[in-house]
Amino acid sequence: MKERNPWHTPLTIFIAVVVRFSFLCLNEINLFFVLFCCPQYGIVLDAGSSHTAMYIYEWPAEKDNNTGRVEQTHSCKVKGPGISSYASDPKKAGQSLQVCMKEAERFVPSERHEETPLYLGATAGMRLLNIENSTASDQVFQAVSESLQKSPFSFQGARILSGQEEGAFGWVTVNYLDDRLKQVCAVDMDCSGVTTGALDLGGASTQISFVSDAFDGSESPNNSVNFRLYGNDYNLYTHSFLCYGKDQVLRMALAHQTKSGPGSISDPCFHNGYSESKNYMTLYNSPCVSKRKPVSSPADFTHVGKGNFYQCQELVKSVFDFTQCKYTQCSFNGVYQPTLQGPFGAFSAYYFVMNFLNLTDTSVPLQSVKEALARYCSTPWETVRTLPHPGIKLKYLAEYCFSGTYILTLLTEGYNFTSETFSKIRFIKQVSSDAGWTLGYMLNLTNMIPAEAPDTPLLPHAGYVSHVCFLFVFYLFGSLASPQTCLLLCFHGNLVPLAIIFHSMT
Ligand SMILES: Nc1ccn([C@@H]2O[C@H](COP(=O)(O)OP(=O)(O)O)[C@@H](O)[C@H]2O)c(=O)n1
Ligand SMILES: [Ca+2]
Repeated sequence: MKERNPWHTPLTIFIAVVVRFSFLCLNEINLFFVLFCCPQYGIVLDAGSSHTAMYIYEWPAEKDNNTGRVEQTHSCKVKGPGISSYASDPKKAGQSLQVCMKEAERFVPSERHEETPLYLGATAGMRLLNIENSTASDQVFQAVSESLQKSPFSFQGARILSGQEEGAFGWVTVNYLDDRLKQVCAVDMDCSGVTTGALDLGGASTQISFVSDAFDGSESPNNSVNFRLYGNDYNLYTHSFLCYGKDQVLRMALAHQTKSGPGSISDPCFHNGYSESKNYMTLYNSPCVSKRKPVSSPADFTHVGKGNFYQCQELVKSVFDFTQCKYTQCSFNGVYQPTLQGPFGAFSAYYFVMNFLNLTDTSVPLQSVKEALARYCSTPWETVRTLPHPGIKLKYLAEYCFSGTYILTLLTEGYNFTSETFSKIRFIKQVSSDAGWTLGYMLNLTNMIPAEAPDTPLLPHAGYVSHVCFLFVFYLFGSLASPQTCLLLCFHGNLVPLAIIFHSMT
């Protein structure tokens, strides 16, 4: 006679079914929470030389975040100038951030405030202030830190980013947004060719960062940053040129024209008919030009425009030093630069200026771009001034001819882009999130990009939805067949799709 299995009692079967069902329920709930519930947040303040901007990022609760991307959900432009402009009244720098911080309190759910990290990174404006007057720079940081500590978020500190960090995090952002980092490469295969270079133009500094086969860091270790992201090694070339942001270069170009201390200059980079009185003290009040201040000059000079792109290009070239290079090849000012490689994303002022000038289409030949800019520069100031340009201040309107000329000169003469490689540049503002260093900075500080590639990604949202639909149809047909089948399916039917989920999670 067949012996009876002692475990097959009604009680043990009941307990087994309850335990199994509980596990399945927990798993479903966990999956639901990971995918839909309780997103996490991070806030980064970009304290640039011209202004401060706040960015709020959001991502699914799962720490490794293999289910989805970090997305920018809100941004806020701080009213007033950059924090470095408050050197004589640091408290105001802190106060200026308050409106955006209040906005952040509304955009991040209150139950998440305490655990939301808040970072402030300052760039070239504060780098310059720190060179000029480190006490004032410390006081500004003190004031902004005190102000941010008052917010309900988890304030993680305010600091100056090095130029290298600014360049490298800009590169991480661009490649994260382009989905270039997650590509799984075969062993020994070089995946570096598939990344996008980053070109960032600020008001006080400019950064160039890219991966090149010709660069291993040995020739110029200061320009080398190594990353291991998602299992791939990257040896990044990056350089930040302090004083080569467009606002400081404008000062340098003006300083070049006013070195003898004249009462008036005729500037090819400004439109014909433009005429403004400017102050010598204000112009030379920056470490980028202060040493060149003329010994004797009147208090003011008249800045007159003559609108000539080609002469402007010659003038802009004078801010670069091409005479020295101790390496095999250089960009300018004796800075090593390997051969350009890959597509490039150009953002911040590159985008704002080229977008204003309607010159973001790089499939247009470089020569035609120059001709279009030459036509714009020769447009009389009266015409430019009276055309409708909603929201653009006259001061900025007057500078686009100069800024466009600087951008083309920097790219072609400075970085050696040719008519062919120019077409590989994309002028970008946003790819779901704004292009800039802030996203890369936060991804790094929150350890959001793992060094090693995750085995298999969790079920994405679409996967979860199809899983739920599958179960629904499964139960519906089961119920139609018979109540017994329904019961059976309720306990056992979802083992099939759950097995698939388990498989994808482990
Ligand atoms: N809508 C806008 C916003 C900024 N900008 C310019 O973009 C640059 C941004 O520089 P930034 O404040 O980030 O300065 P850095 O600290 O990065 O050098 C400034 O020159 C602004 O004038 C612009 O041209 N149009
Ligand atoms: Ca910037």
